[in-house]
Amino acid sequence: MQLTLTGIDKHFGQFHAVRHLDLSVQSGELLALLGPSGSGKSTLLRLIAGLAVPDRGSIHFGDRDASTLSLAARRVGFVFQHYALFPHLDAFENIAFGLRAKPRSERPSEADLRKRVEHLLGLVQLKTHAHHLPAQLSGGQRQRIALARALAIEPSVLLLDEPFGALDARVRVDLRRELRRIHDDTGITTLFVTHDQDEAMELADRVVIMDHGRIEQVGTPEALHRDPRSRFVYEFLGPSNRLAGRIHGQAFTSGWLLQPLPVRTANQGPAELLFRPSDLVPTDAAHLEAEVLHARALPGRHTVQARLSAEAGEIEVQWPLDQALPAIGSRVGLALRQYQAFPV
Ligand SMILES: Nc1ncnc2c1ncn2[C@@H]1O[C@H](COP(=O)(O)OP(=O)(O)OP(=O)(O)O)[C@@H](O)[C@H]1O
Repeated sequence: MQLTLTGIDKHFGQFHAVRHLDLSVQSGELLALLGPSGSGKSTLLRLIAGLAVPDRGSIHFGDRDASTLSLAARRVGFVFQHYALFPHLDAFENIAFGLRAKPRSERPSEADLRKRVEHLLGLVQLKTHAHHLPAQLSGGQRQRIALARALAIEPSVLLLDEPFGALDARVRVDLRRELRRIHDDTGITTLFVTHDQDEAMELADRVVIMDHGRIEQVGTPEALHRDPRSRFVYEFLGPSNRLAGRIHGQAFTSGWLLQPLPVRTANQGPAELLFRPSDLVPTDAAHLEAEVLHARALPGRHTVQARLSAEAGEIEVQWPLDQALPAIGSRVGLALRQYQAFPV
């Protein structure tokens, strides 16, 4: 099912929660909505589900205008952060619920229903837990049952609102891989809300980055990393360092630093140079020199905090694992491998 949102606006009183938003989701795509708290992600899902109505604009399911479709006709599967399972029903009956609630003419026979629920229990790898009540399941298992329940009605679109938000980090990672596998098996058009960039980048075909009710950028994880269009996107996608300066001609300058800009820019004047801790390499042929403030060896990662100069402030460096950490107070030379300048 292809989804097309055109010119969507949504206010809550004076508050403009979704602003002139256009978005097209391809059939079978897994799309992540990524953004800080309050950026409008959940509101967007609720508008698609029909749980809220836009002030302006249209939502199309395929070529059908959603405003003409009842909630049931939209056939949307929804999974929320807090597993809304029925506490008095076991896992099997929770999954079966949506099928039993269908009008008589569409309701499957008991034998078909059992077959379908068994299949879904297998899909979420909980066949052995069919007769456990929600209270007898872990948080991760409950979310898998919630996912199976949403899939039971054979939704045209699957909407997931921070489905793993309440789970611990290990379970989150396992479940996101499982969700990707299930998505690849079922091919259902899926929108997934998260404020965790790793989750979005690992899971999604494309990521929609939102801020203040607007889309800042849409792209594949690879394209967003390669070409973030704004400081907001750059900084939202991972740890970053900033250096204040100016764009002058085709270079960024700050004090004695002059970095050529690889992409031609018409923007001249005050700017910031952004670069990631992993974009710095210790070297004698240095672009930058910094004083080491802290150095820590973490599992699989060495980080160094350093000060460029009093005005430029502190930066973080991802130190190569095969090199000894520098001494606190020592001066190190750093080359910048990649960076991007944004006008301010
Ligand atoms: N029913 C409502 N009434 C009033 N304001 C609302 C309502 N629903 C959402 N808002 C406001 O709209 C803004 C966007 O909310 P939304 O839940 O869509 O954000 P979000 O990006 O999903 O955030 P989070 O990651 O915290 O869930 C917030 O400022 C929120 O307070």
